[in-house]
Amino acid sequence: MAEVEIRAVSKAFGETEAVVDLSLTIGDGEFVALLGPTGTGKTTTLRLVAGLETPDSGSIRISGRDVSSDAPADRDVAFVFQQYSLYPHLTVFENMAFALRAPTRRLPEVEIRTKVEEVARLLHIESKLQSKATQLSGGQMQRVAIGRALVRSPSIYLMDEPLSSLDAKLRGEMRLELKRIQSDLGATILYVTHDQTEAMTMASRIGVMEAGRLMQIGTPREIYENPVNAHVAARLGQPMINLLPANLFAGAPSGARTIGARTEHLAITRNGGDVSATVTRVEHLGDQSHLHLDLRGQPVVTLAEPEVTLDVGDEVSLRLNKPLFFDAAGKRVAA
Ligand SMILES: Nc1ncnc2c1ncn2[C@@H]1O[C@H](COP(=O)(O)OP(=O)(O)OP(=O)(O)O)[C@@H](O)[C@H]1O
Repeated sequence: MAEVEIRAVSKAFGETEAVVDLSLTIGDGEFVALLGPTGTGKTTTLRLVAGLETPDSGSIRISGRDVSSDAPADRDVAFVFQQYSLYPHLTVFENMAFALRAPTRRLPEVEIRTKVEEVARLLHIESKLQSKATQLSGGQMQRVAIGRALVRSPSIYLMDEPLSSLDAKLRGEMRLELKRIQSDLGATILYVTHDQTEAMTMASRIGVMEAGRLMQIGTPREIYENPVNAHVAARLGQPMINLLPANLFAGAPSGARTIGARTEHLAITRNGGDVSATVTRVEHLGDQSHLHLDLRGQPVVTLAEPEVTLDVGDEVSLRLNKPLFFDAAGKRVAA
């Protein structure tokens, strides 16, 4: 494993600036997730590190060595794609061993077998080694795809939404397993997702991207509690942060145009708050409920206790508790 450094890298496709002046260092053994909406340059960043794209400017270093002009095969990276591109006519064993059979490697067969079996155990697919790839379920196929990368012990694993084609239950299981494996192996991972739960639960640091730029990088907690702007604030948190005109409540600092209010920033009472709102919907989700409110024409969504007794049409009263503030450009304003 190794440190990977992306230095001031930019990449445009014609008029589209896919990645703009991006700098990011992924420490040895670190799990960094790039989070952002579609089309913000996450995949392009991975492809630049892998050598599948060439930067217009800037450089990429792996273990201190400038690899910017190296071919993908010479960079010692392993890529796991969203779609598990397995060889259907080969067995699971052969699919995983494939990466180790490159002519330049010349690994003895016994070593290949040991490595494949070890990784298969890690991924709980050891009983499937002799099955054809086509005989597997989606979850098993994705494990094989991840296994193919893991057998190689590269400097860095580049993973592009590897769990997005799995159903919710499998995704939850694989999230835990991937994190366990990463910790056990001390693997360095750069991981692309637009699933905030994946980023929050697996990453040591999250990089939030927007329109080709890295807006902020920090621990999940830093990004959640201390977002630099409204874009970043809206990336984490379920339900999404409520962005409300600052003049709806008294006491906003000067320069603030928008209040960012998450559930924990909103106290809801029957009366006695600062501003009244009307309940427009109560969504019962089992372990929790989403309370939808109309606050002088502004929609507000917040979490409520599952046993909430409020009904559509009820009047409630809101009070803010240390919310976030943003200026006209969406930049954070100190409270
Ligand atoms: N080969 C290409 N040719 C032209 N435009 C491209 C190419 N690859 C990416 N782009 C454009 O660059 C921008 C960034 O794309 P990229 O795939 O990196 O985004 P992303 O954040 O990974 O999105 P998603 O979450 O949908 O995968 C997009 O506007 C995309 O259309």
